[in-house]
Amino acid sequence: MLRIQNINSYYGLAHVLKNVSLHINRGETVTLIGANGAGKTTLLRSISGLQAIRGGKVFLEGKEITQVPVEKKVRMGIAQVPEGRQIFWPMTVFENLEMGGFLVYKMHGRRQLIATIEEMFDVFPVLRNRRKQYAGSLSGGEQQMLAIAMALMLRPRLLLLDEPSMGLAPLIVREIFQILDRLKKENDLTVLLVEQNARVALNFADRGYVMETGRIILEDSASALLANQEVKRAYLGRDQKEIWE
Ligand SMILES: Nc1ncnc2c1ncn2[C@@H]1O[C@H](COP(=O)(O)OP(=O)(O)OP(=O)(O)O)[C@@H](O)[C@H]1O
Repeated sequence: MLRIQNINSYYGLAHVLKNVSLHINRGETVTLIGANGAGKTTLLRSISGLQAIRGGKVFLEGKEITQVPVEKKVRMGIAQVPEGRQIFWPMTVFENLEMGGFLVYKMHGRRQLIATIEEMFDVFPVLRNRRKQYAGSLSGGEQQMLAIAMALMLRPRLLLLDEPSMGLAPLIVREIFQILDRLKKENDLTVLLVEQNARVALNFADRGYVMETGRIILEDSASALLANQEVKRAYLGRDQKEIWE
């Protein structure tokens, strides 16, 4: 579904992505793991169009999208849930979902927008209960659910998820991944997941890539990466254990 060939990206003179190549098959969940600063977020942003690519190509279902602008990529079915739950704090849950569904409104009108928001409330019932509450007053887990729901308003085919577990308690992380798992199965969703918590990510994903200082250094099935001694040593610390065991 998605193929990236030798892409490079820079912040000023800093060369942050170095000839990165990867692919994601339709319906697959692929994770990118790696230390802080490895370039994982930059890679997601390069795919969604928020970060400029210099050199290399990106294809979505065989069609080159390397320089396609963000809004068009969104229309093509790519949605990103940004790191740090970038929701609108001074707006209510409902208003945030309206913002997330701006394109739904533009293309299909208000009725469809409301119907889609109701669907999101079915997926995340806690958001229905909090629909009139300001987003800034939600718990961390609820904010993450809202951020995911905003991206899902666009009915993406490819969901780019950046650090959904960040700062959340293990039980909440588990709940969010259970919901994502159900969504994936019900909606034929393809997912590219960036996670610091490699254990969570590899338990959720089918395949994974390991990034180090802007390069992909390893690629394998999630189960093989979980069993890989190097990966265990570098990324599967004891502190990540309790969520899944
Ligand atoms: N806006 C920016 N301007 C300059 N340098 C940046 C910017 N954003 C990220 N970088 C640098 O680019 C490199 C890759 O950052 P990136 O955020 O992609 O890594 P990451 O693997 O996602 O790490 P993290 O888990 O900390 O987000 C790092 O060295 C980072 O300091």
